Amino acid sequence: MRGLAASEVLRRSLLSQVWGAESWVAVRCAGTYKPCENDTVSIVRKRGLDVLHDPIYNKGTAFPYSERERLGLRGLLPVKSLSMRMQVERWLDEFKYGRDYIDPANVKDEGITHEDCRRWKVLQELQDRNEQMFYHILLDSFEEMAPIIYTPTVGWACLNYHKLFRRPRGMYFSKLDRGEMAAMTYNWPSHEVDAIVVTDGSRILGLGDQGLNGLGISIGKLDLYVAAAGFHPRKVLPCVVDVGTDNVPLRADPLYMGIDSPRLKGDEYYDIMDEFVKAVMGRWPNAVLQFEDFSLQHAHPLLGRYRNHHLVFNDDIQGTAATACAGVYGALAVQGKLPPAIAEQRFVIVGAGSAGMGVTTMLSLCLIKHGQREQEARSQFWVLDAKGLITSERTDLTAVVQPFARQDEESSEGETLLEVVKRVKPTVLVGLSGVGKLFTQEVLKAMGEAQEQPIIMAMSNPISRLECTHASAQAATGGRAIYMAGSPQGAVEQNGKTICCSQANNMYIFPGLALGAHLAKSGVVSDLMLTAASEALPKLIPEADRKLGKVYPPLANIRAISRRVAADVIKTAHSEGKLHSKSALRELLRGDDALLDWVESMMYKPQYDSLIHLPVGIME
Ligand SMILES: NC(=O)C1=CN([C@@H]2O[C@H](COP(=O)(O)OP(=O)(O)OC[C@H]3O[C@@H](n4cnc5c(N)ncnc54)[C@H](O)[C@@H]3O)[C@@H](O)[C@H]2O)C=CC1
Ligand SMILES: CC(=O)C(=O)O
Ligand SMILES: [Mg+2]
Repeated sequence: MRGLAASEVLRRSLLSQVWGAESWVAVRCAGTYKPCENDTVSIVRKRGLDVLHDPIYNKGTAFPYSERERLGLRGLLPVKSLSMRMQVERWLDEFKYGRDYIDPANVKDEGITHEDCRRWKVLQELQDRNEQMFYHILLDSFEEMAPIIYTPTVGWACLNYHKLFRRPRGMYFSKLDRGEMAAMTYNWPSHEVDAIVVTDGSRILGLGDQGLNGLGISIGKLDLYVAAAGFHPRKVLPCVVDVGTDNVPLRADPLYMGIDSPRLKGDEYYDIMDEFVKAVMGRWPNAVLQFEDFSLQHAHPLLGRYRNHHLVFNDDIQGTAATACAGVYGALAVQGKLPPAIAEQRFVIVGAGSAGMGVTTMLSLCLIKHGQREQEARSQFWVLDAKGLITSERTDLTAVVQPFARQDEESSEGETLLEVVKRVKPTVLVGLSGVGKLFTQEVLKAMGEAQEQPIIMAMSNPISRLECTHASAQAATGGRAIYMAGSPQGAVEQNGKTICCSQANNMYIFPGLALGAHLAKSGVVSDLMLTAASEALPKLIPEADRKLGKVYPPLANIRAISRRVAADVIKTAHSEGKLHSKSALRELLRGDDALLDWVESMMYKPQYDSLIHLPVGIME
């Protein structure tokens, strides 16, 4: 490449990525060549993903429906069929302008830079080309890579999925597939799927309704399943169920590839979700199914619908709850306190949604476990939503929120966060509102005045939605806060001292939890399994890290963390009579080390195996 300008190198690399696709021909002959569709026939002896991965035959999103049916492509592409003209325009946008669709005014806030986007594209290209190498790099440099494939950069990837789209990944189900979903699962080439992450795109991180674009979060989560917990990349399946979107500007974008209609509601919505769950669990009965980023309206009802008889969990409700409890125990340890001290804490929870109420409910169970009575435990929580403090004056509370509505005389309906913090003097402040900068300097100062070491958990994602940054929390509290954030934040220098922080993200829990439940063949994911996952984390924090104020174990050890979580989940399954794997039982009976070794041995390791060609007709 010597002698070529950087822009020319980029152009050539982009051209090579679409080499063979018809859009390449159109670009090369711009102005003279009019791609003429459907007047010639090509014989193709491939089907499904093999067609999509063959640059001679691949048309990306341009396959018409009839062809999708003929070639077994249904479910392997977003529902909307784009013209080649649209594809070319999308591609030229990057070719000519190198666009990454970052709003320059927002770059600093969002914490995502042009460099992050470039890195995301480089990693994406590698994942499409060589998964062993992709996961090898991810695992080797987990702390560096996770913010690119996961939050915060994955938020940007979802916002722009329709513009960044190059190659499909995972399965796309839609309301147009009613009655066909079970058959469609057979278009997926793998008979073995161990983990599925599904979203309907209705609440992607704190970024709201992103429709079909939400598939990006299923992909990011499963990248972590593989890197963090050793699921095999061939046996994970990202899914989106496209039931429309209420994001009107997104629908109006000609490049948007999802269904152009408002979201389905009511029975029609649940019928489609039922069909989806039945289809994927029917085809892959050993898979664990994770619900991701469903809006408040559907998150709890869906979990309740399936959790007692399917191997499912909701990451935002349950994974986040286990993560937050572990964070509180970790913070108490930093304060030099033992776990029972949790029973003395006062919690202000900002955000009464899926995540906020999941956290509130599980924390209250921790208090009960450490000696509080149910009513007493509940009285140690003050929960706020967009309308302020929630009290029993409200008449529209769901069964999940109702037990935590304040009934005491001191509390008044709709009190602001600042008023509540000043009055209650909480020891722990948790943000799961999806609203950035909600913890103002005044709120943080009040926390610092009330507590020697206030525990501040700004757990919303991505970075623009953090309730406060690490720097602002330390500035307002004179560097005394024990701070955690949903998306990564750096250390802060104050008065010549380096103050560390931790990332309170459910990635500490969901990979190991899913692995444990899958290996145990437990059939369901129980509350006790979540408790076990949560309690596993604080024990893994090295003493030196604790002294630095860290409340979670180092992310660089993510495989060891997931292994411990998985082993403890398996043990809990055993104690609950839900351990249905004979191998897991055998190892468990041999002791903890044997169980840990066995879990490790079941984890995929990214490496180059010797490949053997097996001619068709010869059995494995
Ligand atoms: N760190 C982590 O591991 C996780 C973080 N999250 C983040 O938590 C946030 C919320 O997620 P969900 O609970 O699923 O959303 P949700 O939509 O179910 O709930 C949001 C809640 O915040 C409340 N809210 C909105 N504006 C508010 C305001 N100004 N003041 C107080 N409350 C306000 C709403 O009334 C609602 O109760 C998102 O940003 C998400 O990315 C979610 C799951 C895991
Ligand atoms: C981390 C996560 O699951 C969320 O922000 O929704
Ligand atoms: Mg989520």
